[in-house]
Amino acid sequence: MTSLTSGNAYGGKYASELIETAARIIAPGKGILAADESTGTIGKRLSSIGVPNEEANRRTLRELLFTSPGVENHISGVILFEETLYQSGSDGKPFVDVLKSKGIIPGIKVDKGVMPLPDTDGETTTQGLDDLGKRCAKYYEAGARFAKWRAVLKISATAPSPLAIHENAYGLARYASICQENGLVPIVEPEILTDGTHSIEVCAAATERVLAAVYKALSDHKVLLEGTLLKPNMVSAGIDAKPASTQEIATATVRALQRTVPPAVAGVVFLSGGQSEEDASVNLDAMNKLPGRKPWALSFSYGRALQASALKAWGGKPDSIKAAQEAFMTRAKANGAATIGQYKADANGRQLGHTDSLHEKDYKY
Ligand SMILES: O=P(O)(O)OC[C@H]1O[C@](O)(COP(=O)(O)O)[C@@H](O)[C@@H]1O
Repeated sequence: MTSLTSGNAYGGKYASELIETAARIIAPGKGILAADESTGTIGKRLSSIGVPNEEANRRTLRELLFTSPGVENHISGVILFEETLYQSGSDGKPFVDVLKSKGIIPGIKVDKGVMPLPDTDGETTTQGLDDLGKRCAKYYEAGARFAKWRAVLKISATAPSPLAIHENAYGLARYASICQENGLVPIVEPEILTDGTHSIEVCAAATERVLAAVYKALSDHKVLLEGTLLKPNMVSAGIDAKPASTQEIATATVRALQRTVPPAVAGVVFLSGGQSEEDASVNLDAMNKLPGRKPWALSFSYGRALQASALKAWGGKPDSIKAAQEAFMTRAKANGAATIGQYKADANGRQLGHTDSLHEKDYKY
């Protein structure tokens, strides 16, 4: 029988392990907590609750999330920032061990932020390829088993331009190839920002063009798709346009994936992209309820939509850690249910999560 790893794809020493890791991450009922905010981004989150951006506070926030009772029932993987990968909790136990002891897979953000592409309408490319192989080997050694690289695209009269699409697709593909050579499952994240007044149809067309380019590039780089995850935006209207309905978002998003993402890809783990906590759960749930061909798992890799209520409930106060953990678990449970199309509002039809938008203008870094 032909092995899964033959053909045009990476078939090196980590091939089977990559496939197994990806399958564990997309286990039904579970998804990813994106806790990989870079120091600047976490600083914005902390300042929103009046807490200084100091290592001790970053650690307390991450520790409360990772040690929430029952977290392993809904979270299969956590993306860490480098500082957190090598950090220990207040009891001296390394965070990597805390996660592994619960059966949660540690992951690592490996990109180094974005740089402008000259002579474009504010478009960008992502940096970090130069020493990536060495860093991936080091992160594998430290216990990471998957990685994340975020490419940022935008919609305007001229964007996403062919240059930005090409540059970001090949950057993602090169990153994915280097990760696989070093045993890390690459999360491929081509995020199209929601800024703008565009319609959902315009976003659908842009998303399809970007994803098609990404999968061409991944094929050119011989990436083993079974050992990858895609982290896309949901297809929606621009933040300053009339909002699309849940049904429209679910239908347009699944259609864009059907048209561009090969069935070999292990799973799709959406970013929340500034949606409210409730919208992020409801939209994911609607996609999983949608009839039709969906050969990949549809799950989540949320940052803001898993942490916003928890952050508010914590407010930097030691006495509020339990309340923060409960708030986090409410979202984790809701999104876990949404991965199998079983998210329900409460018995009175009330929505359970915050409905405030978490949008930040021009969310690059
Ligand atoms: O700007 P940073 O610090 O890289 O953070 C980007 C964030 O965006 C994400 O890719 C997606 O987060 P959201 O779900 O909040 O959109 C996270 O993994 C990451 O923390």
